Amino acid sequence: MTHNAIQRLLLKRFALAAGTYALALLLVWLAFFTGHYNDSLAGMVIGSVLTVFSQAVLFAVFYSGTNLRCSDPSLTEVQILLGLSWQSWLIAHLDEARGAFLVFYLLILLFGLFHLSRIAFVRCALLVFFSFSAITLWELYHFELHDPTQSLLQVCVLFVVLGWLVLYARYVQVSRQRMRQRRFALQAHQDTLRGMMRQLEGLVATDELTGLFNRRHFLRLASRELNAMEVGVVHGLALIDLDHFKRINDVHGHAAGDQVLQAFAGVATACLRDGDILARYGGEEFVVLLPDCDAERLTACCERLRIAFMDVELVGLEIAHLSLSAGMTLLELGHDLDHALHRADQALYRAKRDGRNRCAAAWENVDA
Ligand SMILES: Nc1nc2c(ncn2[C@@H]2O[C@H](COP(=O)(O)OP(=O)(O)OP(=O)(O)O)[C@@H](O)[C@H]2O)c(=O)[nH]1
Repeated sequence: MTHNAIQRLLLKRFALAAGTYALALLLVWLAFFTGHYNDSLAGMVIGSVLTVFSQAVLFAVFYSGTNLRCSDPSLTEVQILLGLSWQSWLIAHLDEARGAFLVFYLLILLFGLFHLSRIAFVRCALLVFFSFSAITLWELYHFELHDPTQSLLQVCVLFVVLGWLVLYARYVQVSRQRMRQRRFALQAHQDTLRGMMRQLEGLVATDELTGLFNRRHFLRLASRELNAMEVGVVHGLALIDLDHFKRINDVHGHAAGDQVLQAFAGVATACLRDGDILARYGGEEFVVLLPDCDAERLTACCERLRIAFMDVELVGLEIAHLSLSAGMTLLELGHDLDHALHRADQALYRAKRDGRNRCAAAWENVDA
């Protein structure tokens, strides 16, 4: 979750708590007008103003982001302790109607059920129990209790309900912990799967011997380039075939042939720019797509490659007269990839027919 999303969530939670305060204040005023709240009108007004003020301060803390500097940015314990203090203040001023208002203690504690640590929750529950018991004892001591047995019953009920809440909070915490662990495990599995998918995609797209893209992946990439082509942009396409490769295999062995293919891949990669697409088209044939290119640049690139391959150094191998032939063409917007490959193949055929070790072009149908 992003930083802003967390802050928005905390503000929403604060709004919920503030709404509960508003409702509670309404009920307190109702208790006051029905004669169950023992305080003067001035005391009521001051108490209400202070309650609203305490919420305004909390709002300012959340709104300014000051809460983010605290170890618990949700300020759950602070808010609960504040709520419990106001509630105890309210209880202390109520007559026998306080029994009905006891439920607010539980409402306040419910806010901490999911967010307070176990120790903090027990601390809050103890505060509730001791403050209510203290109020009851104080009134008992001053003979202000109208019905001491009813008050004793209230203390006992509160004790039992608080005990149950503490146990339930523990259960909730353990369940959340377990769910968090499961989520982490699931995330780890997803990461592993994503990594395996990436490896698999790499394997499916790569030629094992040379490490270049394979034909299928080249066709996919070239089609994508063609679809994304803009008006006036031209791409260069070349089919490259190593000359007399069968002879290399026959004379030096298949492993030597493999080494030559790998050497070509290395030389060609070094000759190309980032963004050029080189792939093994099959056997000893390679294909290269040069995006945003013209006839001159394509020819220069293929010639550079041809000359570099002639000088390639093979470790532990002495092969005389290494050479390649290339068939070149250009691709424009609206051109068909298959047709372009066919044109390049015809040009390659001409290069072979005319004596190999050369680059031939098929610019037909292209305005370049
Ligand atoms: N070592 C090795 N040889 C391969 C591989 N794939 C294809 N070949 C061989 O490449 C040779 C291609 O021979 P040809 O198609 O006759 O072509 P060439 O001998 O290069 O003759 P020209 O293309 O006309 O110059 C065949 O002998 C294939 O067995 C490979 O992965 N490794």
